[in-house]
Amino acid sequence: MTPIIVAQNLGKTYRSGKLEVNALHGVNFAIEPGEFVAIVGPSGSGKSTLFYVLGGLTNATSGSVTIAGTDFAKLSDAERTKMRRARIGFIFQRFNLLPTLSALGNIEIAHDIANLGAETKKPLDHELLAHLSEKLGIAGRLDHRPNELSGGEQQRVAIARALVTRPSIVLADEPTGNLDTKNSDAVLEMLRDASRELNQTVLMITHNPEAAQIADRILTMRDGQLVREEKGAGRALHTTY
Ligand SMILES: Nc1ncnc2c1ncn2[C@@H]1O[C@H](COP(=O)(O)OP(=O)(O)OP(=O)(O)O)[C@@H](O)[C@H]1O
Repeated sequence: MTPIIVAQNLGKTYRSGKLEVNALHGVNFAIEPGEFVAIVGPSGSGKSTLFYVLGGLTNATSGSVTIAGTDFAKLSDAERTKMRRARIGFIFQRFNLLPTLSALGNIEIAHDIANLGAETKKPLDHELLAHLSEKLGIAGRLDHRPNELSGGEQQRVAIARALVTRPSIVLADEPTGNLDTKNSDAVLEMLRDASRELNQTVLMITHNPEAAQIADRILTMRDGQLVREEKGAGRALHTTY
């Protein structure tokens, strides 16, 4: 199978004045379509930086990212934006919901933006939205604005927003960070179903080793490098939360 995401000798250095931080260096991996991969590692090990580089939200300093056979570096900014909109669903640590729109409005606008990058325009899949909202426990909250929702509810709206466009790649940064066990389970199951049933490729960053076990494969980062690769259990283990 041709991998959908390939990182080759990936490096990212942040520079501010004379200070340099090598947030990523020499990172190599390939992810198959439909695979669910968890990335774990201590704070500051480069997980979020990897998320931003893989999503084309920031440029690598060295090496390459190839998404569905296309090297990011060979695309113009406009082409990269188009590819990101059409292919990638983001779940950010800080939700990034628009404050003036309701939860539903936030979901609808994400769908409209994804359509801007798509070859063929698709209507919003109301059936999928109803299913996601029900499973995430936000069905009754869709007409609320973000400031009327709890942090956990905002997180779940952001997850519905990312999944409703059925992106071929889902990048999730700490998607269960603000959730209790019940809601965390629902989110993990949903990501697993996205990968198993809909063949979406899921890359999830998490601090939680038990949550990471839901994945097919777990990559561990330390000091900007991948230091370990292991198989996940395919289910979350909830022994410590
Ligand atoms: N915009 C930035 N400018 C300068 N240094 C940065 C920037 N963003 C991250 N860093 C540094 O790069 C390194 C990797 O940070 P990153 O946020 O990728 O780690 P992380 O593993 O996601 O951490 P956490 O688990 O705490 O979110 C850290 O040393 C961090 O201080």
